[in-house]
Amino acid sequence: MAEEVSRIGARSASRWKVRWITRRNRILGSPAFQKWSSRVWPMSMIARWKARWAFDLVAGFTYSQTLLACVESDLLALLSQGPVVLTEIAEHTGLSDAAALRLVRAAAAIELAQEVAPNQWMLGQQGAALHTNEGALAMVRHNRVLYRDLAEPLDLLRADRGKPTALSQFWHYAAEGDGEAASEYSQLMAQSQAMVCEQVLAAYDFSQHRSLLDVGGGHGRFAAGVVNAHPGLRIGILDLPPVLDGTSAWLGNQGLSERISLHPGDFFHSPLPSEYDCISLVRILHDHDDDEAVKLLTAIRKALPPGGRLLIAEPMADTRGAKGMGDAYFGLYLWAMNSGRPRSAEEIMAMLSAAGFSRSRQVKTHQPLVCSLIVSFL
Ligand SMILES: CC(C)=CCC/C(C)=C/CC/C(C)=C/C=C/C(C)=C/C=C/C=C(C)/C=C/C=C(C)/C=C/C=C(C)/C=C/CC(C)(C)O
Ligand SMILES: C[S@@+](CC[C@H](N)C(=O)[O-])C[C@H]1O[C@@H](n2cnc3c(N)ncnc32)[C@H](O)[C@@H]1O
Repeated sequence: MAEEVSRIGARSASRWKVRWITRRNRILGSPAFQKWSSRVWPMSMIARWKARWAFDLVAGFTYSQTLLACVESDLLALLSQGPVVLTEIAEHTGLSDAAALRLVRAAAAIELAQEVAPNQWMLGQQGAALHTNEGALAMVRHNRVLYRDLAEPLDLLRADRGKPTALSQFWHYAAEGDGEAASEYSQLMAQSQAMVCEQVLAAYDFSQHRSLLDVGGGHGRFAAGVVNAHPGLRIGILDLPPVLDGTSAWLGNQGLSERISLHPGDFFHSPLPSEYDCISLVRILHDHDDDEAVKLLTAIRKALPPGGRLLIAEPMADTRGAKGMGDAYFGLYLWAMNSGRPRSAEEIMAMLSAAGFSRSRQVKTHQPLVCSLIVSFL
């Protein structure tokens, strides 16, 4: 952590900027200005939008928990068969009629459900998009571990980093080699991998390579996605031995054992295989503090042959249109996990340069909220 803080450079903001922001904030905080602007068009439109956003910040947890209740009770699946009536909802969710009505109305208010006629319920627009997204649904369930730690956010931030948290225990058991825990977390990662893989495949042409090593490749969903799209590519996965036990079983079920090689190992303590001309790090770098991250990038640079490339795919901080995803969601998630931080593309590219890569560039993805992509050259 110390290295993260020591990397922050200090530069004075210009005096006009500080003066302007001070004045702006004084105006925005003034009850008289808020009252005036809410009555005068077009300020009233901005005022309503800002007020709604402020309310969402205050109430966000109730929205998340409404979603969790819809997912856990299988309400979204029921609504997808709709229209359904309240008694069906109550029966399906195991709730009383009154509780089921409270839940479905809450869901309708945040577009998870929709009342299409009196007492006729279907999926709403957000419900429709989420209901088919297995990865997002897995994360909705998993977030309860994070929310346990965030129930007292200042306690979490004040505690020494390294003190066990619900989330750090979840990851720790897996990393320590407990096969069952490794399997639980690898499955969570596997469930949410499809949306990441789709983004990377759409953004990057793997056919320019002969081989790909997916470092920290977990249960192999990314490797399988790439090999299915590019059958000529020779593919390997490197991960911890207990994780690769699950990978081997899954690849066997998919008939992919012959096409994907497994390299059991610890990427911090054993040299990486050097027979691949492309290496990928998918949702790996942000898990590690700065010194470790540079160490891993350096090890990869050494393993790549001349002309080799490194791909880094993960959600990044400072993403336009999705800033909350970076420093708010993943910032606190990785704090609770006791390791790593979300980094902006610029910060990652600076690290790549420190690790000896000659140049890097960001490649656009369709949904940067799911992942951004950096390609780095030796
Ligand atoms: C037809 C009509 C009415 C209008 C058309 C308007 C229109 C164009 C609508 C768009 C419809 C559309 C295509 C919607 C698409 C929606 C999508 C793609 C939604 C995707 C949502 C994705 C979500 C919510 C993803 C959430 C992911 C999370 C929370 C991931 C968490 C990951 C974690 C915690 C990873 C941990 C790993 C670690 C430890 C950090 O390494
Ligand atoms: C967040 S998961 C990402 C998995 C996969 N790339 C994905 O996106 O679904 C991190 C992966 O890195 C692996 N990992 C963590 N530390 C490792 C280490 N020291 N050596 C090798 N693999 C490691 C974990 O076992 C896990 O599979």
